[in-house]
Amino acid sequence: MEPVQSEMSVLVNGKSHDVGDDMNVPMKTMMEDDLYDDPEGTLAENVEFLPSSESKKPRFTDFEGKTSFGMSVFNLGNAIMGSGILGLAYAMSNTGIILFLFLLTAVAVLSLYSIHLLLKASGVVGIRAYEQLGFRAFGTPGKLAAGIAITLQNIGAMSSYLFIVKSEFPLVIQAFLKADVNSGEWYLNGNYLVVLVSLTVVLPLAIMKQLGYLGYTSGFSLSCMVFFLISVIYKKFNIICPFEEFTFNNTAVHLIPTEMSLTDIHHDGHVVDDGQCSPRMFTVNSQTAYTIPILAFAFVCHPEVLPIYTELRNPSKKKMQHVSNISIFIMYVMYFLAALFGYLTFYSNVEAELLHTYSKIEPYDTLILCVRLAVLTAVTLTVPIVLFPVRNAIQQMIFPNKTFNWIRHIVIAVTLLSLINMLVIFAPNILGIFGIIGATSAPCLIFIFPAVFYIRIVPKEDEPMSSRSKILVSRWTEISLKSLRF
Ligand SMILES: NC(=O)CC[C@H](N)C(=O)O
Repeated sequence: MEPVQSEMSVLVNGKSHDVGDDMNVPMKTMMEDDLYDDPEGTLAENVEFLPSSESKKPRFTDFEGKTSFGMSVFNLGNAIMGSGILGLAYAMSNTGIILFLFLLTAVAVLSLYSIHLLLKASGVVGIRAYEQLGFRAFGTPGKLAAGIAITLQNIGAMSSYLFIVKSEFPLVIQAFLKADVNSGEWYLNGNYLVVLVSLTVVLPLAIMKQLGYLGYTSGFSLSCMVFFLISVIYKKFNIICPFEEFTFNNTAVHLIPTEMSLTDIHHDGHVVDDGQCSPRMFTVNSQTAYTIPILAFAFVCHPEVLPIYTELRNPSKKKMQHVSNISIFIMYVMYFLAALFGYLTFYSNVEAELLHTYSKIEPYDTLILCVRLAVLTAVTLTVPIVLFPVRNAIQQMIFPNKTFNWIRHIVIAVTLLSLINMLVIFAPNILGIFGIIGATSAPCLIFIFPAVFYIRIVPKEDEPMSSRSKILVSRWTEISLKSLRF
C-alpha cells in the first residue's frame, strides 16, 4: 500500500486531487474496500460513479466529466485515425487481401481487448491514468515505462502528422495559386508552413484545459477522413491500370513495380504484367514484416482512452467500453476500405504513403488536391488530442504532486510543439517514423502494458492466476514479448 498512498495525488486533466479528500475516508480503507468495478453490470450506468452519501456505491473521484457519449466517440475516433491510414494500402500490397484482412481483424480485436483490460484495471485502482496503472503495478519503474512509451509514441505520431503538413501543404497552395515552384515564396516552403500551422491552429487547441472541448474539431477531422475514403473509392474506378507516371515534359513513363526483378523485363523492353494490375490474395515479401508495426500504429489510441474516460459524463466501464467498441469498429471498416481501394487502384505500385502515389499519376487533379487538403486538415486537428496524454505523462513523471497550473500547462505544450517542429523539419521520411515508433512503443502500449498491468493490479482474491482471463492474458503477454524480441 505504501507507494499507492504517496502517489494518490494525481493530475488528471490538470486536476490534482487526493482521493481520500473527497470522501473523508482513510485512504487505506478506501483502497481495500472499494473496488470501483461493477463486474456484474448491475448498477445503473448513471449512478455508478456519482457521489451518494447514503449508498456505498463505487465511484471515481479524480474528475467529474461533462463530455457526452457522442463527443467521446468523435474524440476517440480522432485519436485512432491519423497518418496510419495512409500506410495501409502499402501494407496490403505486401500481404495480399486475405492475410491483410486477417491481421487487421486480429489487431483490432486485440486492441479492443486491451482497452477492456485498461478499463478494468483502472476500475480497481480508481484512477483513470495509464501511468498510474503502471505505478500501481510496478511502482516508479512501471510509471516511467508507461510515461516514456506514451511520450515516444505520441511524439512520433505528431511528427508524422506535421510531416504531412510540411510535405503536402506547399503543393496544395502551389496548385491552387498556380504559383511557380521555384518562385521561392515563403508560403511554398514547407518548414515555414509547419511552424505557421502549429502556431495558429494546433497551439490554441492544445492549450485547452479539457479534451472534451475538442469534440467538434474531432468531428470535423473525421469528416475530412470520410471524404478521403470516398475519394479513394471513387479514384479506383477513375484511374485505369496500367497507368502512366506524370512527367513534366509530357512523356509518359510506365510505372514498374519496385519489387520487380530484372528477369521480369523481357529483352525487347516490355514489362510483363506480373501482378501489376491484378490483386493478390496472399503474398509474403521482404516488406511483409512492416505490416504488424503499421497496423499497431494505426490502432493505437490507448494513451487517449483513459483521459477520454475521465471526461465522460456519468462514466462507467461499460459505457466507455461501448464508446471504444463503436470507435474501433468504425475505424476498422474505414481502414479496410481505404486499404482495399488504395491497393486495387495501384496494386503493387502503391507506395508507403498513399497520397504520394496519387501525386505521381495525377499531381494536379483537383480532387486529389482537395483530398490532400482534407487529410492535412484531419491530421492537424488530431495533433492536440494526441498531445494531451503526453502532457499528462510529463506532468506525472516530473511534477507528480503539483496542482493544475496554467503556466506549466502552456509551457509544456509550447515545448512539446517546438520539439516536434524541429523533428519534422529534419525527419527523413514517413516510413522511418512508422518503423521506429510502430515497432517499439505501439506494441508495448497496445499489447504488453495493459496485459501485465492487469495481471498485477487485479487482486488475486478477485481473479486467481488460474482464472481463464488471467491465463489468456499471460499467454498473450508471452507471445507479444517473444514477437517483439523477434
Ligand atoms: N496516439 C497515437 O499515437 C495515435 C496514432 C494513430 N492511431 C494514427 O494512426 O496515426
